Amino acid sequence: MKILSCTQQKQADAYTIAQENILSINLMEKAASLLTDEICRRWDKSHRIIIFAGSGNNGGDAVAVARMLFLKNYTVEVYLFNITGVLSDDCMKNVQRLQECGFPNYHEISNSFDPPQLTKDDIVIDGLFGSGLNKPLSGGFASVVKYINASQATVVSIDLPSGLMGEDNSNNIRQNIIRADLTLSIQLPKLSFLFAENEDIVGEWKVLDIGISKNFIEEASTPYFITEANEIRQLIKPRSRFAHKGNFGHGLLIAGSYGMAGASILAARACLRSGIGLLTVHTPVRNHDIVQTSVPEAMVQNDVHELYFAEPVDLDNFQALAIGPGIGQEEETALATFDQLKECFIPLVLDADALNVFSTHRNYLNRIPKRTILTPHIGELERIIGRCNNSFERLTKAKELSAYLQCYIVLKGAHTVVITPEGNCYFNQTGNPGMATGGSGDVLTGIILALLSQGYSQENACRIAVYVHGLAGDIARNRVGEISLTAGDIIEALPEAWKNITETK
Ligand SMILES: NC(=O)C1=CN([C@@H]2O[C@H](COP(=O)(O)OP(=O)(O)OC[C@H]3O[C@@H](n4cnc5c(N)ncnc54)[C@H](O)[C@@H]3O)[C@@H](O)[C@H]2O)[C@@H](O)CC1
Ligand SMILES: Nc1ncnc2c1ncn2[C@@H]1O[C@H](COP(=O)(O)OP(=O)(O)O)[C@@H](O)[C@H]1O
Ligand SMILES: [K+]
Repeated sequence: MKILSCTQQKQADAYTIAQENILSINLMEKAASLLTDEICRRWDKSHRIIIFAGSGNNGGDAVAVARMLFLKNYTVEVYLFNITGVLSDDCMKNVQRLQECGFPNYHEISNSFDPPQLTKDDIVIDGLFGSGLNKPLSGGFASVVKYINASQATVVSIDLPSGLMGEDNSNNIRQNIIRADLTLSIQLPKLSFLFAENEDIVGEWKVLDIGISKNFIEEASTPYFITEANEIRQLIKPRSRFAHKGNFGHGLLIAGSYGMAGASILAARACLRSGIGLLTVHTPVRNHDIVQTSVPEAMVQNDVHELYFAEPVDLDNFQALAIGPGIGQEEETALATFDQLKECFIPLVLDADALNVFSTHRNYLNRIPKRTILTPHIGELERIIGRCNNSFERLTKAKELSAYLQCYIVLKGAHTVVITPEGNCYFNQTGNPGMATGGSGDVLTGIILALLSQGYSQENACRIAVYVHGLAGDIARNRVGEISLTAGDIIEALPEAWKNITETK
């Protein structure tokens, strides 16, 4: 699914109206009818509905919802803020329609606003500003926002919480943005919904398909996408009936150090559960027995060092390489990692400490082979690129790094994003907070290694792995709950996740 900018959303509305022979007022009516259905499904008539509308089309949507709810016998009050004395055409038409049906509780505010008492049972519909917001809210609007936010009422925002920009909120004023419990987004989600710091502002969000031109959306160019199950399903290659293990590649995992054998075991197990033909784990001498016993399906190759990775490996017999889980931060390990990069002509994943080494050796960044996959969490990324003030800035800088290195970056988090060297960003929707536990990232590295070994392109390996990793996390949550979930549970759920995504739906 694409994510378009607010400007593109406006163009999409205009294109739909012009090309698909639909009047703008009817498009608004469709939006309002879906919004009303959603509200009625969640709240019955015992709740008072207080609607705050602005002078633009977001306000128009809100006023149309007021009429629809009123005609369904809900108790509705409307406060329309018409400070400039100018309403958009469709907003004005909806005010007329509201009055024509004998609506009693309409208040138009041009200067002073006497706010109603809001209680915890009230439902506030926020239709002050939508995609037309052009600067942070201030003055009277900021006061209205603060008053709504201070109330106990449940807040439903139309399209996006008033005051929130669709993409970049770096210069926004957080106190002056509505904090919604539910955001009903028109046609497509907004980029800012996917950022952790906006969780309390956006609340739960849902997209309503009002019938904006599919042609326009298909043609529109955007770097931002949300990956959907059917896309992943189509990327997975079927296995030939005559397949043998040689068809699915031999991967090498350089992982573990003394005291962190677990990371190598988790990554290896996940890798073996994700279709690899053969797996070799390269690990220090002291970890040999534990890896051998814990993952009997894998071959174990000893490093020269007793305790950590200290010497690069000959890669002639491998189709893909992952370095990092649990390798630790010894200087010798860092040097072995850099040497390994020089010799690496096969698809490569760098994770965890194999990324941390670059924070202290930035001049070695240029040694990373093109098309390598880097899998940092926020902390690991910022050790390389420096502290960022917000998610948009972090995403922008990660895109720059990806383009500069010509590498793939899998920036891990609640909505893990796969960033390609061409600048595309694929956000993930699977996964849950139960996965915020040590070792979950090692599992992801193992899955990516398995896919690279099987010949998947870097981009597809990242997108499939991230999706399936989250899906397995969701299955594990159903089994054990978020609190008890461990990285091992994600691995145990991988078979069901792979079955789910490969079975034809
Ligand atoms: N026909 C259409 O175009 C459709 C529009 N829709 C709705 O229309 C919304 C977009 O409508 P508009 O483009 O009218 O934009 P908005 O309703 O978001 O607001 C636009 C008005 O607010 C003013 N404004 C912007 N920032 C401000 C600020 N910081 N302080 C004070 N005033 C400010 C603008 O000058 C303009 O007058 C969408 O979010 C969606 O809810 C939907 O009904 C779908 C159909
Ligand atoms: N709230 C969340 N929702 C979805 N996925 C999450 C959440 N928290 C963590 N994850 C996933 O769990 C993994 C954690 O990886 P990482 O931070 O590298 O852990 P570790 O280093 O302990 O293995 C990432 O893939 C991340 O996307
Ligand atoms: K709004």
